Amino acid sequence: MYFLSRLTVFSVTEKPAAPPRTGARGVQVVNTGAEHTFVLDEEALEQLLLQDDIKDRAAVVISVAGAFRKGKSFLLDFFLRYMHHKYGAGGGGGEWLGSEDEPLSGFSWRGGSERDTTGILMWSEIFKATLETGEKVAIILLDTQGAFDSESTVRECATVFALSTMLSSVQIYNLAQNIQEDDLQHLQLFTEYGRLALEDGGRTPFQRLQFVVRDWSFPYEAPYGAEGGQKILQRRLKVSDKQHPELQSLRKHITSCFSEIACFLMPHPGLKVATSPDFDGRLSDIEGEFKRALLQLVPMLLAPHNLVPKLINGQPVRVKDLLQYFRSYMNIYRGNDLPEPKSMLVATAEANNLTAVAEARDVYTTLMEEVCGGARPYLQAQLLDLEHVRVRDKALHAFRAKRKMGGDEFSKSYHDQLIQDLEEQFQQFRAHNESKNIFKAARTPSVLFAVALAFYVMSGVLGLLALYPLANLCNLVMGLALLTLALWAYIRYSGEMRELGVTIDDSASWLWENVMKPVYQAGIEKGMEHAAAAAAERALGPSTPNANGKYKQL
Ligand SMILES: Nc1nc2c(ncn2[C@@H]2O[C@H](COP(=O)(O)OP(=O)(O)OP(=O)(O)O)[C@@H](O)[C@H]2O)c(=O)[nH]1
Ligand SMILES: [Mg+2]
Repeated sequence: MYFLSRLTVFSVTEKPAAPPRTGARGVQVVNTGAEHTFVLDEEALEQLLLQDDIKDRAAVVISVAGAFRKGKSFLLDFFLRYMHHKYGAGGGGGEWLGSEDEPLSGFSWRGGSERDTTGILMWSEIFKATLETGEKVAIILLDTQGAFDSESTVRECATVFALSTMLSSVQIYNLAQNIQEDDLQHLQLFTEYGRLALEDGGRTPFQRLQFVVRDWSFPYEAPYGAEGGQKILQRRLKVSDKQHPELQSLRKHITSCFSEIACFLMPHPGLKVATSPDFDGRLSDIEGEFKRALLQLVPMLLAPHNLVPKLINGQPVRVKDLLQYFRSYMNIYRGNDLPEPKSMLVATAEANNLTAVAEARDVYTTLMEEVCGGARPYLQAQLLDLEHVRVRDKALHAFRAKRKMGGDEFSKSYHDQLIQDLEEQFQQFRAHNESKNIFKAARTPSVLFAVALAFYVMSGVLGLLALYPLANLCNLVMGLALLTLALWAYIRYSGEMRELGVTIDDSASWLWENVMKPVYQAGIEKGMEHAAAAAAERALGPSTPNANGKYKQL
């Protein structure tokens, strides 16, 4: 598909800048790429937008978007008929809808249940028009890939819809039969995806939104056309205090995104259009009611006094500027900055799992606070480890017990993440617990004091032996140790020079671990040996000398 569209584009770039009407076609400007991505065909776009006669005109961009297989391309081809008639060589007199037996051509459309249009297509003829104000504009038509076909991800559907909404001045939201709540929900999701990319500029981000409801079957409730459409739209977008806040916020969101919203109710075009495999679009096969509706709808959007020039940040956009906007917007959607739009189930399952993770984390924190929180005294390290395992199991049980959408497989990654989080939290509890061990806290001053004391004694002994240089050296070390002790106390008290404090602590720990502890342990072992020997002696009853110097049995 991608290669095919590349070929199409190649043949277009071969053509002269202003293609004659006969060779006009829908040019694939956004292609579907590998792994559900979209690729901009800049070369094709340049060929279309940089034509000398239109590049400096203000752009009017009309796009049709909505679910797949709902007659979007078909409708656009009637737009083309109008455009050729009104803005083409003919000059606009007489009947624009065409003759009864002329097959409908233009953007590719067809019957059947499988999707047809992919990516975004731009009509190769860009029509010139003059507004009532005298401003000269160029009209660009965009056809878009239908949403919700079985090959596209939610992200793809959202991207196409958002891109076409961002780039158009009139976005036509093509719906079948009615405006349903899920249609509004999708509109909200897709426009939010667009608004996110635009980085809120404080203005209404998009211009005109035109709902077109196809196959409207209740003309007795609301008549076909714009008036009936307005009636239905008002009902659907009405915000009232009685509504659930969720429904209210959806409606507020949609109305805040567009500067103008309208709706048009189209009648059913007849069974031939909907079901005949041989239908080629000729008017004779289409119901009169549908044709009458077209005669109202199309000029309502495309007549010179109804054209809406494209504005971005309140500024008119020239045709050549659109090229840069296409590039920038495509880049935003290609990057990883935007969150991934999800299907409703995935988003809900994610929210469920995240809530369960948060609750489990709370269980862990609360129980561990009881064991070794701020006000609790120091707990022996091994006991703390055991408590951690017990509390962690409780927290994991709380996570598993919570009902979540998405199933076990979905929640596995959250489960794993939770275990990792709890381990990290445990490290913090452990460090906090260690800091409560006053013996560890007193290690540095004890070591420094012991060093000072040892060197004081040594200097005394060396002085007795008249080894004065060595004695002086010992005095010096003692002085240094005392100075360091004073410095350490100052650092602890004032909180200044903390790096130096850490170095002193580390050095004291090193001295303790490598010098003092081995000596101390050796001493303890000696003492233990001695005590054990004495105890053994007492147990086995060795004799102790009596007053006569003789040993007496105890
Ligand atoms: N019921 C009904 N069918 C229509 C209407 N308009 C067009 N069709 C038929 O719908 C079929 C699909 O038309 P397309 O224009 O290709 O539809 P599309 O929305 O562009 O489809 P994708 O490109 O696949 O997204 C054709 O067989 C048309 O004859 C309409 O208003 N009502
Ligand atoms: Mg189509």
